[in-house]
Amino acid sequence: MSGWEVRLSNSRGVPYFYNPETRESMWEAPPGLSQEEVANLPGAKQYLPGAHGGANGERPAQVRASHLLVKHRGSRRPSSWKEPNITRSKEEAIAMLKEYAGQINGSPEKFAELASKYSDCSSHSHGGDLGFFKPGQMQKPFEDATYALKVGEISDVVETESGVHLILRTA
Ligand SMILES: O=C(O)CN(Cc1ccccc1)C(=O)c1nc(-c2ccccc2)[nH]c1C(=O)O
Repeated sequence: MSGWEVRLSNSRGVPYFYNPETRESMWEAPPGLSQEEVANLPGAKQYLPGAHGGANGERPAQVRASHLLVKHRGSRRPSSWKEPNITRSKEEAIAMLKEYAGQINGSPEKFAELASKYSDCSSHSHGGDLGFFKPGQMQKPFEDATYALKVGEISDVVETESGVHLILRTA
């Protein structure tokens, strides 16, 4: 038994590896563990990419996600902590998101880092983490896109009245 387990970072809403015996923690899987050993660590099925909510495909009662929001002049509230008056076009906002997606390259830690810097949502201060939400709590396109993701997956560009988003499902 390696002593390692998978936990979810509360401040960033992304998984990390922790060993209570040695008190070591790391963002990536500890070296020396096979893929199968990682997949069988305590917490892995709940928090690592590829996990999915519930059995036989029903919509789990709640999910957790982080997002990177880029607003544009058509956003319902074209203002944010970063920019009091947002005038960019939707096309420009989408191009920015695609650039960020390339830099993130599937890494939950990189996602949190870029969301902190560039997201126009107040959740930027938590690495984009929105916490848990249930059906009916978020704008429908956002909810549907999140439920369509497996845990650990990042969406394509998702459009809502708030702007355009990248979404990382974390639970
Ligand atoms: O759409 C609006 O009229 C204003 N909003 C809604 C809002 C404003 C503050 C906090 C949370 C939501 C936003 O524009 C907004 N939407 C979001 C949002 C959208 C989808 C999922 C999660 C957050 N964040 C923000 C924000 O400023 O921080």
